Amino acid sequence: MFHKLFLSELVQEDSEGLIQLINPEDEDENQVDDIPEDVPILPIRNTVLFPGVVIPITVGRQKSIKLVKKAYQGDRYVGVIAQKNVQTEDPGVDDIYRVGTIARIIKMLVLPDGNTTIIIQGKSRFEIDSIIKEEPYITASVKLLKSDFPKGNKKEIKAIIQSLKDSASKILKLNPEIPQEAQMALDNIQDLGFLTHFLSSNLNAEVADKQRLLEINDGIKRATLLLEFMLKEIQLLELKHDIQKKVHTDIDQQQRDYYLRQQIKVMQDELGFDGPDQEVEELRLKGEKKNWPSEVGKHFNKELDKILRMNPAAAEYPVAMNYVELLLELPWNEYTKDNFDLKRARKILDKDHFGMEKVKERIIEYLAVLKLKQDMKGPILCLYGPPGVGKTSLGRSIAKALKRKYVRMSLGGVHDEAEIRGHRKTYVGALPGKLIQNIKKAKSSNPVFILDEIDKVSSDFRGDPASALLEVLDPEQNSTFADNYLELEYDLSKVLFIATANSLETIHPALRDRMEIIEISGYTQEEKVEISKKHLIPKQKKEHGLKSSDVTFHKKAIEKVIDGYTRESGVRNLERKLGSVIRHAAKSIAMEEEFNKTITVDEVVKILGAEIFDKELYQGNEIAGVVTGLAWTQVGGEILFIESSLSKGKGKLTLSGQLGDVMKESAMAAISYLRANADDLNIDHRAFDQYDLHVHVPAGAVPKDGPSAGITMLTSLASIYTQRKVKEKLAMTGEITLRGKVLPVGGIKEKILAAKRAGIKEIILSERNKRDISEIDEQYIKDLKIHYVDTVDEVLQVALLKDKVKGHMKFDFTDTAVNSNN
Ligand SMILES: Nc1ncnc2c1ncn2[C@@H]1O[C@H](COP(=O)(O)OP(=O)(O)OP(=O)(O)O)[C@@H](O)[C@H]1O
Repeated sequence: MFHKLFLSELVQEDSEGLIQLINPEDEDENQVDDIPEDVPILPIRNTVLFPGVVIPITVGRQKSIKLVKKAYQGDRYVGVIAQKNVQTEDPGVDDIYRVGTIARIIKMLVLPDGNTTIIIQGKSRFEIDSIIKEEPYITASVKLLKSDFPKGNKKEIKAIIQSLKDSASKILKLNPEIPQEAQMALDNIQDLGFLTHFLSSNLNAEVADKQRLLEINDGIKRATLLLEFMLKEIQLLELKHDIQKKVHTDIDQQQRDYYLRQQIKVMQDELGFDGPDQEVEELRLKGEKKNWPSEVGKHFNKELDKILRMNPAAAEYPVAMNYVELLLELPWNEYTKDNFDLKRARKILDKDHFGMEKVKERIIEYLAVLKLKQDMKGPILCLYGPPGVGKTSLGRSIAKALKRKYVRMSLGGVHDEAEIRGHRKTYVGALPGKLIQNIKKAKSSNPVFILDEIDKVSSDFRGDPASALLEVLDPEQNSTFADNYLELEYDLSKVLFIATANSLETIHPALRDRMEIIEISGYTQEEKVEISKKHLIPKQKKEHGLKSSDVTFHKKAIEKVIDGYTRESGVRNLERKLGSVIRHAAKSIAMEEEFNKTITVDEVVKILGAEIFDKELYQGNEIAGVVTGLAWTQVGGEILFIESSLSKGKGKLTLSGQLGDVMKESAMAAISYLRANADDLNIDHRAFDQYDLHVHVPAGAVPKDGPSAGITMLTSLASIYTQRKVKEKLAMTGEITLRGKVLPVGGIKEKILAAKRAGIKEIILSERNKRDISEIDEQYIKDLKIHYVDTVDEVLQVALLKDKVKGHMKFDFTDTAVNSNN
């Protein structure tokens, strides 16, 4: 609003002094008497002329030039009407509105370039009555229109005037480019009619809207509509203003950031720091030296470009920096050269680990295949066995043998896929997955990578880490491993993965399929002594800064540590306990105390305190129904006792000691077998119905399950129903079928070792477990007598003695029989 007109007015005023605000009192639009009835009609394009208002118009159309020239020479009156469409070049009668304003040409200027400008002043609104002629220009007979503006000092009028002026002032303020004179002109206007026309003329509105204003006869209505238009304009201007302000403040912020960056730079220069630009360029140079795939290089440089555009104080800056640094630190196609000298490899394995001949052999075989095939697309090795038997350290030896880098990632308790695959960078504090982190640590693209405790991976709502691992271990897929953080594919196909596990059951079946399982079983006491002498004690001495001659162990002392202070298949606790003893010696040496250089049994007891474990000892065969079984647990073998007892009743069976379902089924199978063969065993049938049977397996707090207690259970029941003694120092393990067959069971080596520890002399095993025994070093089983059996009959023949136990129970069927028959 305003500015177009005012600007042109000012220009005119400055150069020509032509324009002045007409005193509206003199220009009452209703007081025009000398206006002729027939007037030439001058169509105008962009605006609407209102009575009282003075505007300059440039006349370009030949028709119009002719018209104004003629009029200027005559009474100077023209009927000015807006054309409906700005585009129309030669508007006819239908192209113009019907209502316009009679104007007087105040001045006509013909410029040197031929353009004609007229200054006109609106006089009175009119309506075309009829067209007299259309050529050479439209001439019409017109009817003047009266505006109904109430005169005087009425409150209502005052209020409207004030509202119009306030709104106009607001518009002026929001339009700082409008000259201040406009406000002054506004202040001078007192007449509502003129004010309405003046503001309508200057209103920043469509021609059609202005025309609407012009056509309203009722002055108050006209003013009200004008006010409405003005308020709309105010809203629009305020909105525009806000947006501009925001843009301005953003620019301010940018300037502040720039300033801040400059400050940081100056400070860094003073302190001798490199600015971010320089830092980025250095990273770029480092990047050029990387042997990475070209798309990684491109991605890297793009990220650096992004960083250059960032404000170092912004939160995303360190995130972006960390990311490019990861890209740089990751080894891309950086391989160590393999050493496939298998003899040397064997030597290293032998040097680091005592025993485990079979395992070492299989590892060497595995390496031999790798050597011949020259690629890693073989099955993944999985070392499986109880804790502390050297699975992890064997992995390390393999790396050493191959001259590869070694990294280890523990999967115990991993249940979030993101731990393996990483988080997307957009997360706050996102990191790459453990796999990529470890590769970074390895600094080579082909390390030996230990996946420790692969059996402890679980899955929950946060995704399935096992499936991510599947991808890692699949030679077909792992050349394009996708980490969420890295956003780039990484080639894991040259990595030698070795998994370790304590139990096979809990490994995801699909994962298990991909792996070649190598079992590492526990160690015998003799092996543990050797491992202690050759590895654990020298290692501990070294760690405590002792020379090998500073302290020596008596063999019996080592055995004492093994039997009295550890109960395990592996040697982890043993190593710890030996460490304690050696630490004690180290302390004495350091404090120059007297001490015994040879560690004896007494010394061990003195240093380690009272024995923690009693040997699980064989408990004799004086009670009917007590039989020694052999069990396998995750920490190795154990002996267990099955106890049965009978009491008068109705043939009820109770099982206690936290037995699993499979063990319960073994008990049922044993009873069924005994019932079927009662005659052969001289058992009175009534005993099954008139006595309640209770089977208990101590230690009650430890859950027990598995079918391997079958023959033990059966022997216990046979003993209680016959009251016969069980052979002394005998233990057994084997599954039974209802038809009396004995099936082989697992964990034989661990069980044999446990039996030996407990002082057992004879063992009953299924015939088909013979091959497991053949894998055990003969010297460890030479003093054990092993009975291999096929059927339950054979078990009982070996296990049950002819004699009854001392003070054996006498069955009494009379009362109960009578009772039960009632
Ligand atoms: N046969 C062995 N000869 C020499 N040292 C051994 C032998 N077995 C185990 N060790 C030593 O015992 C310690 C424990 O072994 P390690 O940590 O490898 O056990 P692990 O089987 O991986 O156990 P976990 O299943 O708990 O991870 C190591 O210091 C290792 O060197």
